[in-house]
Amino acid sequence: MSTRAAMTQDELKKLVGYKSVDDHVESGMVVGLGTGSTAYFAVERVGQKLASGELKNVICIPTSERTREQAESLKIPLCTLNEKSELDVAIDGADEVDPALALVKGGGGALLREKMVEVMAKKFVVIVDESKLCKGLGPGFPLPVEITPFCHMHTLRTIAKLPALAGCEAILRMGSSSNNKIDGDNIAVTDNGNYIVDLHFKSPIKDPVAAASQLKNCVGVVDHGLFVDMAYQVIVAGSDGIRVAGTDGEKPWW
Ligand SMILES: O=C(CO)[C@H](O)[C@H](O)COP(=O)(O)O
Repeated sequence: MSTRAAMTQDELKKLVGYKSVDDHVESGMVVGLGTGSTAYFAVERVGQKLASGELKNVICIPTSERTREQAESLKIPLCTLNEKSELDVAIDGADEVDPALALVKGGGGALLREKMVEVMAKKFVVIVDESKLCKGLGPGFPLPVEITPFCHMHTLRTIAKLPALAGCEAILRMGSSSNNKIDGDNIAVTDNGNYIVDLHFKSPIKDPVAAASQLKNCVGVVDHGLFVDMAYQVIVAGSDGIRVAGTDGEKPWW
């Protein structure tokens, strides 16, 4: 019989957040800092290690205004992709992870900056608790799509008709359902001044690569929350402890 008390979801998030930094961040690195309640702990750990002197000369690129504020409060040196385009590592959470390590991201509305930063990292390390693991992307968490405010309802309808997204229900994100800012009509507004459409699926997206490509080709879409072929490693915390999938880790087991 296990004597270990069950950990809360926050404790699991802290475990993977801290491990990602302990395993992957070294002095002198350029580091992408993700957004969300799991990435929060990775940012906290970077701040702790810089303050104690265990890490030196680390410069970080935040993926949202929220993360920038947290990092600044911890005195973490920051820059943008304008100053440094090559990152040693980026660390972020995810909303869903499938066995091919494809992700749904953007629950917090930061998907555009996350993708811009994370695609430039030599290693993109994903940190999740086991509730995020899924057999197929889609039904467990709505897929966010960032769109321009101009004629947003037209873009929403166009997205809902894309063949690779057949059967989805497209819902414009309102202010109360995210951490984003809110405009006069109560619509959620991203850090980039755009809107978000959340795509709700009853069954898994059959071909995430086709879905990603069709979304990207849709005029009015800025970017989407499908992160395919980007994760180097996924660090998972669950009732059995921490397991690592991907490069330098196990084959995905879920
Ligand atoms: O993509 C994201 C924000 O845009 C987050 O990484 C994702 O929503 C997971 O967040 P959390 O760790 O709070 O569950």
